[in-house]
Amino acid sequence: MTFMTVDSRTVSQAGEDAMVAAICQIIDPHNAEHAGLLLGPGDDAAVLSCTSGQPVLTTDTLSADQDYRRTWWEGRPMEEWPRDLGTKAAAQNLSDLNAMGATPIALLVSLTLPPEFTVQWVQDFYAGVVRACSQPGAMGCAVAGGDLGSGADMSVTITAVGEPHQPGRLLRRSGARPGDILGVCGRLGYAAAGLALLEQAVASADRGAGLEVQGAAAGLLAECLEAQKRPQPPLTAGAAALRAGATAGMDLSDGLLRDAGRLARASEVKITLDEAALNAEARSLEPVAQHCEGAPYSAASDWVVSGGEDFGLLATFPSPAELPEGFRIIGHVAETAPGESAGAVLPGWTGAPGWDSMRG
Ligand SMILES: Nc1ncnc2c1ncn2[C@@H]1O[C@H](COP(=O)(O)OP(=O)(O)OP(=O)(O)O)[C@@H](O)[C@H]1O
Ligand SMILES: Cc1ncc(C[n+]2csc(CCOP(=O)(O)O)c2C)c(N)n1
Ligand SMILES: [Mg+2]
Repeated sequence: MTFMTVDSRTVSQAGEDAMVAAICQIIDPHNAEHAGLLLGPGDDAAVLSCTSGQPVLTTDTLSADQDYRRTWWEGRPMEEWPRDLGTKAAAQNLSDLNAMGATPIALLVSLTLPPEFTVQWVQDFYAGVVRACSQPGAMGCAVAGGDLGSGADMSVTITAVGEPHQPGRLLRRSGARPGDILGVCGRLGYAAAGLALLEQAVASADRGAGLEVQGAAAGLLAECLEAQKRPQPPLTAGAAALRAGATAGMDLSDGLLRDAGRLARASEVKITLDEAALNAEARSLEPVAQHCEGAPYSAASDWVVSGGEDFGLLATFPSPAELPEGFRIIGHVAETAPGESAGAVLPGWTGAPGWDSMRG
């Protein structure tokens, strides 16, 4: 057994070449199992074997105070913050490939780091990336390379490359047809509930102390915190949806109502979300809402309908259809009435539709 020693040099003391070597210590053992990675870190670019000839590409960034706050990990073991960030940065990209019906092959990781960050921080971050690539649905995903830079604020950008599970068949936003049913796989509202808990803890005088909950709600609160800090998208759901004949799909990053509206507009249809189904989902989060001081009684519904970052899979299926395991019905698709615009509605809903990355 080998023991890794803690490397407390700062990244500026270590320098770029030593940093790449430190990163490779973490990712090489993981990459060794990936035959699709013909050439990994060390050259000017990586080389992948892409047998379908149809690479699928996506990219996403995490920024401080937009996507997370350093203070959320105050009082936690030191490695948790970088490890969780690595997992979240990778997961949000893997989720987009899943939503296309693609299997991930490789990630490129670009890090801008303040000079005082330690080598250990970076290694823990990559351990988090590797953790996300060790989940069912992502096990074929290597870490092919990236870029390192220094800057006043930390920022993480990951680019993911995948291949369609079935060459020529992708899960697009544009294929939903009138008469289809709308299904979802993965939790709804948990990440937003976690965000509310974390933001409440930041605002309170005793920071994280309010999160040390005992009793019946403890497990649920812990799940919500995890959903926000280190999400685990259902990465086998895209392939399952395609196998079941899904007509359209996308992942849920900006809130159910906003994202369903995008799918509806791309498909030129009307999607009606099922109030009773979503109320039932909201009820399961009420113990968390009760834990959020000053939260309006409707907070749990807000999380379910418009909370983002759940990274579940939304998909439409011809009716009647047997939904794949893990999916449940939350709405239906219809033609737009004459003069009506395509979009998604939730009858009676007057709250926000979701998150806008340009407005917050
Ligand atoms: N800066 C950009 N230049 C070109 N295309 C972009 C740019 N930003 C977004 N797009 C494209 O717009 C589409 C929607 O982007 P968006 O980031 O909302 O998708 P997403 O990755 O599913 O969302 P999220 O970032 O919430 O995960 C994608 O096809 C994306 O490639
Ligand atoms: C500090 C802090 N404030 C707010 C949020 C919520 N949030 C950030 S990005 C996003 C949607 C996806 O974004 P994008 O489309 O840019 O990928 C949501 C709901 C957070 N996680 N942390
Ligand atoms: Mg997406």
